[in-house]
Amino acid sequence: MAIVAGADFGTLSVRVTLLDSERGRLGTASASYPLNRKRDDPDFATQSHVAQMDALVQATHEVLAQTGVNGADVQSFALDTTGSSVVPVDASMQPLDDYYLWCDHRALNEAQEITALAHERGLEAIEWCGGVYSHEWGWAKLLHWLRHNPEKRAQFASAFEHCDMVAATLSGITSPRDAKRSVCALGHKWLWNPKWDGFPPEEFLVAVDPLLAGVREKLQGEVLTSDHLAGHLDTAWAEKLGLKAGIPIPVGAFDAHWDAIGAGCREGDVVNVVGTSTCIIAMQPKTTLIPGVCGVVPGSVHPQYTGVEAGLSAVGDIFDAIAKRAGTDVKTLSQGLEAFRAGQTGLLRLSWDNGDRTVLVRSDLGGITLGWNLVSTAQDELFAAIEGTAFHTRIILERMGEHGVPVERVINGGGIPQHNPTLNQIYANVFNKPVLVPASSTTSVGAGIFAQMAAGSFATLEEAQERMCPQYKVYEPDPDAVVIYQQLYPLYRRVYESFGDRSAAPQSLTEVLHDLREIAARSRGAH
Ligand SMILES: Nc1ncnc2c1ncn2[C@@H]1O[C@H](COP(=O)(O)OP(=O)(O)O)[C@@H](O)[C@H]1O
Ligand SMILES: O=C(CO)[C@@H](O)[C@@H](O)COP(=O)(O)O
Repeated sequence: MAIVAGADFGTLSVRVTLLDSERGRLGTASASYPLNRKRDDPDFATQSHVAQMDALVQATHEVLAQTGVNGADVQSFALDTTGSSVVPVDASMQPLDDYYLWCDHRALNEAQEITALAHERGLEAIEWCGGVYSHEWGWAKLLHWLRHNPEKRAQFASAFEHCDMVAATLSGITSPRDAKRSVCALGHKWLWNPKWDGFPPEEFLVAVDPLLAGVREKLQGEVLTSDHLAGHLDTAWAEKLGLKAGIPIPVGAFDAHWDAIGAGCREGDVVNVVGTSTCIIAMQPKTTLIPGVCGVVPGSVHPQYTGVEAGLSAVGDIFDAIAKRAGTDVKTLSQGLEAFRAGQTGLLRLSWDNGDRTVLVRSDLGGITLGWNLVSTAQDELFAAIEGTAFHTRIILERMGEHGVPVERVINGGGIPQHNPTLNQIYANVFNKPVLVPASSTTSVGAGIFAQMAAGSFATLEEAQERMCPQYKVYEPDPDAVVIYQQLYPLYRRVYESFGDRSAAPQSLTEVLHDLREIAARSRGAH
């Protein structure tokens, strides 16, 4: 029997769960940290390393107190985080700035430059991330930072994804070269693949911008899947956390990837990890590349499979914004939604409020709501937004299916499906497929499973999932709603393509949202 700890750093809080190899989840505690946003720059989103680590300490103490577990009995600690959330560091691993959080979108120009040059030079890596390098990812963010912080460049020694920085910090690592790096993080967000010797070649990076000269070298280190260790808990951190020094810390990964494992993801499953954003995660036995789908990475979700990641850049964030504008919160505004009928609002809501992550990969798009009338309410908009995220998810699932990813079971993982049954039912109706939802919370269970593997409690990940993951509640499609959604989906697709897809609709509305955004930015004097 082993008790382990798993931590999941989300956008606004960290959740720490204790898991027993026999009894499963013992308890979870969370602590929040501020997300720095700027009203005059919607692309800005940063977070402090110190605030995150303080929250980790607080949540760990709280879960120990709540469960009555003695910290000395915890046998390993595994941690996942958002990504690409990037921090530049100096030679002793001290942050030179706050994290550029995953939802920081300032690096659009940098991403476009990388994409254009990658196609011009035939860089194979670009095909592995769906053909477009995203403004949400590491190289773009780091280049943006280097361009905008000339006074700190001399101290710049390396940069880290959040999951690698946390593991290195807790392991007491003080030199960037000694820190282990995650295949999941680097593979999905940094064009890293052993097939072409890791990162893109130096000549390519320098051609993007001479500021990247030597950076490839500064990012070197051992890159590993999460069945390897990043280190062991350092004495000082063990004291702060109330845990035993020396316990193993496996190499970390992105939240959604481990959430998928915690939701029971197997070959043939697609897991929608629905939270602040949605990450759509699958595993392939063999590797096939998928246009517009932002990542195919051997070893990323499950060390023995190829992980696939796609997603929506905003989901819960959109629900939040709708509720806030109406002077309430999502929970309150959701009350009564279960009585709404499919399509009854007459609204078609495109979930581009934070751009499109998949399949268009355009951060310059904005949310659209069509069909307003004089009696439309905020609750109507919320219902239509949930339908909109379901339609967008269907576009992505179809794209994955067309390119060899089996979509045999659809699982709704992440935080929102646990609180919003209406969303699960709408997803089942829009997909015309049963949707499986874990019957109890899977918060940081994925991290707990990797911690159990590091503690040696199970021979295989599947065995650990069998023991640790909850059963499912199944949402069956409702035939009447399916009929309505089969009519609405083609409308959604038409609007999606007309406003978003430059290749499918060159003469249409694809630049309207881009121009709107440019004019607004000029008017605010931003950028
Ligand atoms: N009942 C609800 N219905 C829909 N969305 C909700 C509900 N409760 C919370 N949310 C949204 O869930 C999001 C947080 O999701 P969660 O999975 O808990 O965290 P994270 O995405 O940071 O890992 C927030 O955007 C919040 O507005
Ligand atoms: O993009 C990824 C992972 O690749 C996520 O970390 C990011 O969408 C944030 O996830 P959450 O919505 O906070 O769960």
